[in-house]
Amino acid sequence: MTDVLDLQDVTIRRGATTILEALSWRVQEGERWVVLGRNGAGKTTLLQVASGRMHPTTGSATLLGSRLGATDVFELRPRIGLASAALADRIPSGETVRDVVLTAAYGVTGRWREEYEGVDESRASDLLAAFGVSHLAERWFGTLSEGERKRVQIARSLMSDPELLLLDEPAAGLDLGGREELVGALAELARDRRSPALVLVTHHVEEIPPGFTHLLLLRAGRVHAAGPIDETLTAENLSGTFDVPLRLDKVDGRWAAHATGAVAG
Ligand SMILES: Nc1ncnc2c1ncn2[C@@H]1O[C@H](COP(=O)(O)OP(=O)(O)OP(=O)(O)O)[C@@H](O)[C@H]1O
Repeated sequence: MTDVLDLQDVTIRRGATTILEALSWRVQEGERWVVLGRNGAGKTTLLQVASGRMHPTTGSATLLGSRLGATDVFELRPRIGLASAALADRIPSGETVRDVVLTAAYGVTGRWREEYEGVDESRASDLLAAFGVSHLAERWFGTLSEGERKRVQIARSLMSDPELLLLDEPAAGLDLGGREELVGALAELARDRRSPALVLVTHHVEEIPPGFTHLLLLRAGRVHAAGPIDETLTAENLSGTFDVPLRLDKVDGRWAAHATGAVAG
């Protein structure tokens, strides 16, 4: 299998702060990774490196076979999908949902002079349908609910047919029904062999969709544990990552965690 992402000894420093430290991580074609870690552990920073938006201070980052620093990131970026709250904030609220997805074919927001081809139009329609938001195609992005926005963002991040898709907390801010719909859509994406390699950053094991294969636990900018999810997602590893004694359960392919010291009632 081919490496989609290969980080070797990556350290990111900003002033006196070390955000990521000697981090090594490989993602291969077909893998579906979950990244978990406390607030401030470095998850978003890791996605910045993995998407070619941040260069390591030291160490090497090879994305889709091209080493950062020795490649044109503007050619690389369209091959890596990224959906994050920060990117969503840049989408003009007066843009139609169809155009939000369509413009991703050119890595821009705001429809302006681009000539779209029929093939792009039909791909955008297919993606809107796949994420259950076809009926919103002509609505302004700014008028959508949080759950609808998240699904449109993921559709957008798939528009350029990326080889790697990075999702930064896609379920944040969703109610229970919205979260479950999103988890279902991501489980379907994970199952589809045509899907790109996936990396999902989340805060909650309850949000891990069935079909995700690997787990990276990040603690204070370092890898606490990484590997196949069934071996790596243990109560001990999770407790060590979050510094809380946790009990972990798995029911019907889904995980749940709670503190062992919690008192009911
Ligand atoms: N430019 C910077 N200068 C100094 N510190 C920074 C800078 N950017 C990020 N940090 C710090 O690095 C740490 C990791 O940030 P990051 O956003 O990657 O964490 P995270 O795991 O995504 O957190 P959260 O779960 O809260 O979203 C945080 O403590 C943050 O304050």
